[in-house]
Amino acid sequence: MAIIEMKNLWKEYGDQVVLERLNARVEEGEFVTVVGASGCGKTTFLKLLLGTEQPSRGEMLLDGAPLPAEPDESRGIVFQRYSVLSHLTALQNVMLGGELQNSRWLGHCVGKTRKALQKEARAMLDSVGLGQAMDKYPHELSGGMQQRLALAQALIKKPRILLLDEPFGALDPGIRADMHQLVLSLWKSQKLTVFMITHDINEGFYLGTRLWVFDKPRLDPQAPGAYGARITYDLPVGNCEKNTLTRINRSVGNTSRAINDTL
Ligand SMILES: Nc1ncnc2c1ncn2[C@@H]1O[C@H](COP(=O)(O)OP(=O)(O)OP(=O)(O)O)[C@@H](O)[C@H]1O
Repeated sequence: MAIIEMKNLWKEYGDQVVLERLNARVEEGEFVTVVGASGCGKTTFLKLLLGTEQPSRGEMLLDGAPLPAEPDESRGIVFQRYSVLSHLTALQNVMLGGELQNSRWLGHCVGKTRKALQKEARAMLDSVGLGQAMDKYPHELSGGMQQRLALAQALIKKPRILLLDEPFGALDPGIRADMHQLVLSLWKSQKLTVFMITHDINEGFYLGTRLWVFDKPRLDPQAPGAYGARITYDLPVGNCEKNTLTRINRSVGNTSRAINDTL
């Protein structure tokens, strides 16, 4: 059974259709990278997967049942920035999810529960390469280290699905390459199913096992919100013809320009 399945999924905000007629099945363990014109609904799609937004029509299924209407520990998310809390140390940031889960009213744990949580958080920080920076605050960490911390925070609750919204967009190329290796190794070791948005189609091809292009096949300049984006390409990576990349770049570029012209 597919871990995620979309059946005729639509998302509208008032008169604006953002996503329309999405149909796809994703098996456990796939790494889906998502590219598309700016503003065409990629983050909205991740929010539907996370459960902070609900479909306007159609279904989003998790293990064949409607996806829970609120975020839970089955899905973890990392944004491009601001995923971590500035007033907590790296260790406290990673422990936070567990503390809130175990002690909803107090907001922090004590005794054995706290010790166990601390041990788990330390191991998670070690696994993302932050073993030496546990007591530092986010502003004392580099951009790459902050994203490592955000990954540790997202993974501490052992999600089956990891959602990444341009997590490396703000990083320098060298640091990005390190982060690619980290994400690939976490994906394999933790047997994750990953959905990752990127603006960089080469990154999408390099990291993913499957690449989705979100694009608007129909665009009315007089009514920019009339039509939504669809999955216009669904490519098993490593198995597509030579000119596909050029074609995707061209069509996404055209949509970007058209969306910007209508703003
Ligand atoms: N809560 C909301 N209420 C109303 N409109 C929204 C809301 N969230 C997103 N939108 C609109 O939905 C459209 C898609 O936004 P979204 O952030 O999903 O695009 P995106 O593809 O992720 O863009 P980018 O690549 O620039 O991050 C935009 O026109 C945006 O203004």
